[in-house]
Amino acid sequence: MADTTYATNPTDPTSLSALPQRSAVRSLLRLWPFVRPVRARLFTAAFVAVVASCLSLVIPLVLKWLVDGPVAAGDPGGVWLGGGYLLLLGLAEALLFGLRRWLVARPLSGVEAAMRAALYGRLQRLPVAFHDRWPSGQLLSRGTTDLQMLRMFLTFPLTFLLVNGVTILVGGVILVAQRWSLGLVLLSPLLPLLVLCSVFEVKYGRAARVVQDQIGDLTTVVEESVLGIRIIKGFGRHRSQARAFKELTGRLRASELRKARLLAWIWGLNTALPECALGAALVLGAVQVADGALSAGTLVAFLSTALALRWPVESIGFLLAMSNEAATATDRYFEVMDEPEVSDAPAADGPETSGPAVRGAPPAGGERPSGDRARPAPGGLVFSGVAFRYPDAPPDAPPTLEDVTLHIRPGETMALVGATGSGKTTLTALVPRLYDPTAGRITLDGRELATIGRDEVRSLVSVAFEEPTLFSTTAAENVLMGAADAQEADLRRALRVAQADGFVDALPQGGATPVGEQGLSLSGGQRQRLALARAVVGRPRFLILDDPLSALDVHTEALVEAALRQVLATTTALVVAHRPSTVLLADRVALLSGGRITAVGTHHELLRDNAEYAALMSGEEEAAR
Ligand SMILES: Nc1ncnc2c1ncn2[C@@H]1O[C@H](COP(=O)(O)OP(=O)(O)OP(=O)(O)O)[C@@H](O)[C@H]1O
Repeated sequence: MADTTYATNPTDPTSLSALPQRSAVRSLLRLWPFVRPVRARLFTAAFVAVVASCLSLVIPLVLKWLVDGPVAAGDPGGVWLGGGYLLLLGLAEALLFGLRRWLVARPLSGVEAAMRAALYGRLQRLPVAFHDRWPSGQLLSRGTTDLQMLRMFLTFPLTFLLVNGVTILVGGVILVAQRWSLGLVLLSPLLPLLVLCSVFEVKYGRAARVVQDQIGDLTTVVEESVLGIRIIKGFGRHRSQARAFKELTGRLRASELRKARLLAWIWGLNTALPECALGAALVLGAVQVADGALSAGTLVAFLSTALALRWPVESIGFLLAMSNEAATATDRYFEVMDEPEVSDAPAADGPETSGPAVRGAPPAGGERPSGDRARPAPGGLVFSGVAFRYPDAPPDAPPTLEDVTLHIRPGETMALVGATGSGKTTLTALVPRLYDPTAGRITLDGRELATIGRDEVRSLVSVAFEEPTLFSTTAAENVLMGAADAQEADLRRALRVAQADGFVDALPQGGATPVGEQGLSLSGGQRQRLALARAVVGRPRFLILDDPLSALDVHTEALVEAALRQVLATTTALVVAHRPSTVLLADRVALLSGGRITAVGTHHELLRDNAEYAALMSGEEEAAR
């Protein structure tokens, strides 16, 4: 096995080159709908912070009064009074900054929670095709680190860019008013700094995007490694896996260092240039005091004001950096939020629908077999001229399904047989509308599938996939997920049908036993039986089973089959089957070959008349004999 290497997929929807570059301000303005409900608090907090910061500029004026007045006159009472004023000003500043924190802390964590809930809701509604395309780590990092960055931005940089701006402006006016020549010397670095900051913003924005995408890739790798730990250990791949992981973290580190270098560069300039100007003003001021052209108090006040402006100027670099990271996080968040979601409502005018049925997307076309609309569709499950192509399939690849026409009569069980990769799972995924056909139509008891809302479709159709996915909750809750209103009696019946009652009752807390992440504390066969129970718990009108017995031992398979026969007798079912024992559950068999249904008949008819079918079944047949 070759060493695993991780690289950002060039067709990855999140890759940087595929994305339009927006200005940071335009990106951040998109947060307004989430911030709007807390705007009053946010504006009040910003106002309080501006007042607090401006208070700090009053301190040098008190100092000037103190030096030129009581200190010069040798008045101890005046000095104590001045000290008292300074103390009060300092206290007021601290209290106001504290009040600001208190005002924003709760509402902003609410904004973060609302954005997270909106993202989660959107992820639930987005079509399966979206999840096929997007790596899970990229979604996870958007819901965690990106949202944390946004909360940080709303808490600090958003307010302090304003506060610092106002403070620099007011401080600048005070400086110029005190001594315009010294003021101009001190403010001279402002213009070059503004230019440097705008260059920095562009460069840092790009670097931040790379880092945040790499964090997404890293999250994907960590998630895969944790979920696939058995394979990694089983194949002794932990060393090569660790090497590949190290390579990825190395790349992330290099990108982080680039960010740090940019930050150091702007921080250095933001500190050095004002310090040089301050030094020049100090020398100039001292000369003027020596010449008697300037009072010592004015120079002290001037220098204290300049020192009070030091932090607002120095911090602009990292506030801009945080704002850029927040703008990137906003872009990444809205890349998901802007994806067209699946409409749960029935289509107004029937299908001819596109790949994943998406709100606002035009139909991708596809011919409906002529005359279909005029003729009332028969009962059961009917595929008429159905074609399907995965949205991310290469344009020159043939469609996965082409002109599939098949009628499963009401109450009938149809087995679907075909070589691996022939499109069986794809065909079954069309019935619960995980994807919509690119052409043709599907009807359920005469009703066109695309005209039935997704919620209703999912109450009519139940599915058990080949890969039995369970959730980290109890065994019973995993089964009850199959029907909204199922009772204890339904649960018992479903467990019995799936031959799962025995092992579930034997669990330490019976059905109330947690099954672990993805149900991994259970065996493959146990998971499959719970998934089967979940499919049948709601007594669905239509049942879709994708090779539901593949992980069972021969004895359990026979028991599950016997119970399934009873369920299948009351539903219309499509069962993907790889072996004769499963095929024999069905009334008839359809053979899927090259994306088309090439033969339909009973198992024995097809065995006799169809060489491909006979070949597919032969290995198992011999084993069974
Ligand atoms: N999400 C997807 N995006 C693009 N192509 C896909 C996707 N899922 C499946 N395919 C392709 O569609 C084809 C049919 O796959 P499908 O899973 O339906 O086959 P199958 O008959 O169920 O196979 P098996 O018997 O091995 O389970 C395969 O060529 C597969 O590579």
